[in-house]
Amino acid sequence: MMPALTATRSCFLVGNYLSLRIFSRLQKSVSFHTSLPVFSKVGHETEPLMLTSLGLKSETETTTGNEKNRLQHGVSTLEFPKSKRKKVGSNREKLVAAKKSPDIPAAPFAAQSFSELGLPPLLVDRLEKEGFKVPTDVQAAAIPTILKRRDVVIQSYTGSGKTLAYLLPILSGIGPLKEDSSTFDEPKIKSEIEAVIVAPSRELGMQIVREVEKLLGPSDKKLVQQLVGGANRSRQEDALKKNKPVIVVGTPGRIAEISTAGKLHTHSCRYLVLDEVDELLAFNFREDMHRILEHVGRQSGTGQQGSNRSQGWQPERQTIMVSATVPFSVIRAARSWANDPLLVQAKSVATLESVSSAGPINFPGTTSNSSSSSNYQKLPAVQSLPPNLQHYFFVTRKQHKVDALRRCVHALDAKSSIAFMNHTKQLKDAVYKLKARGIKAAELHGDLSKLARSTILKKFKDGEVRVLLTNELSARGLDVPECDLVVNLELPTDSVHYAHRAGRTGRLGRKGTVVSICEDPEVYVVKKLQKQLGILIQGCDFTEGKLLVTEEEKMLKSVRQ
Ligand SMILES: Nc1ncnc2c1ncn2[C@@H]1O[C@H](COP(=O)(O)OP(=O)(O)OP(=O)(O)O)[C@@H](O)[C@H]1O
Repeated sequence: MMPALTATRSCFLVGNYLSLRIFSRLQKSVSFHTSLPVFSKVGHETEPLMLTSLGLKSETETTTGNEKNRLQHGVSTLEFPKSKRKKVGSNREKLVAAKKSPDIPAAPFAAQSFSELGLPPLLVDRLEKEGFKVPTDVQAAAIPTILKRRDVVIQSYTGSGKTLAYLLPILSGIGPLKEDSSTFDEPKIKSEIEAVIVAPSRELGMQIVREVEKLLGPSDKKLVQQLVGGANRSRQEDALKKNKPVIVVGTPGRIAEISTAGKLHTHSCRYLVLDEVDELLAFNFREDMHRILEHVGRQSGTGQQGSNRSQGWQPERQTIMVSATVPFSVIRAARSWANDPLLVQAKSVATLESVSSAGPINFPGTTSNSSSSSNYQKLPAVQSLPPNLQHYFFVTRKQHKVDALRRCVHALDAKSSIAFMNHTKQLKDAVYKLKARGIKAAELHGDLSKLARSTILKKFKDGEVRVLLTNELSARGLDVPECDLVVNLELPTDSVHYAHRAGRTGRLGRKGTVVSICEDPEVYVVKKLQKQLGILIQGCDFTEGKLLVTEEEKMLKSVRQ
């Protein structure tokens, strides 16, 4: 049973701006070609708004927060703050008691009930049956806002419940659970899709489908159709024809492909969700996303530019953009694709304009031109990482990394671990070595078939696989609540990738540990990540089956010997 922690009831002054939805403004806002630069090469234009630049707590403040977390982990305050480290002798090494606790110490639950948020009784009943009794903070903020038919950018840390934050208001408006479900036959006759949900990976797409199916129940689960790549396309097209779903969830390529073939009718679609929107802005999705944005929620479907734009765009389409990380490119995309969008976070709802009033913005690493960014001002503090994570790094030689992973899993007595690597070949070798040492390990990466991927994922979720070795494929969205350890066996490329990888553990307020296993010359990268993310990443060692916080100098000395 989930303990519902009571949080301060937030009051959101979200006016009804529907009357302000001026059609001409919409035409301007959706003019795709003027906004093409939002698609960017990975790691180039999509570089993040660095969290520190978004007003994240200073190092001192963060340390205070970590202090609290550490106490929960039984770690002495002697180890902090950083400035005091040198004064402490070798006896300062403290045992990290990685107690396994079934409780959820920092569950981000809001004070409201789901019914208070304006959801229809049928849907609230269904939620109760599925064990969802209290909304999380981000759900409490997002649901009423979306119900007011506002376009939104939802930003909240990984594992805070963003999926239901957008699914619930959508299911309030369409399908058998909606407010006035007696009119539900309508879409079946029209054979029109009413909601399109786009996700960057098959796994995430399928996970969202399962979430919708769960809410719809067994008799109506065919009202959601997955359109992910790697699966049989003609079977998906047949299912669209036969089942007449109201919601489709898929990857950009497959949705665009079936839409181009004229087998997907989305012109009067009411909702377009872009989950992991910053990833969807990557250059490789550009063409497919272009097609989706041009067609979903568009009345006239001739696909011509220019004249159609003036008559074809539906002001009713709601655009919902979601991610734990919101780089500048997402803000720009939201301004182009959505209609007067609001930024929804765990305890706040604000217009993008009002967000722009606190001082000049600084976006380190972005290549946005100065004219567009000069209008921007500082966003409020943004947290992408769950609050209850402990971050460590361990230095070793390359050839000892897999063994360090094994020792780490044992030291923390981790039941369910995800280890990230950047290259598939090394990943396979690592699985082989772990299995040889008696650890139930499996690999998950893009070279595997869709069936193999879902089989492995199922085994991992069922606890049959203890260590899942994977690459960036699994960094986003993957929800395995039991995952108690994330290991970077190879370091992520930047702080955004670190945040999404780390976010596979510590979900919905649970405790979690993140360990980066690196080589001596990579320690500066860890330091950089620590600074950019505003977190503390402590050096550690695995001795006598325990994780010990250790002095960095000592650790480096032992590696260099
Ligand atoms: N109100 C709730 N009560 C109980 N559990 C919930 C509630 N809302 C969501 N959950 C559960 O919390 C977990 C995390 O939710 P979800 O995957 O939506 O997080 P997220 O914010 O989208 O994370 P990510 O950024 O990693 O995609 C899921 O297992 C989900 O079923």
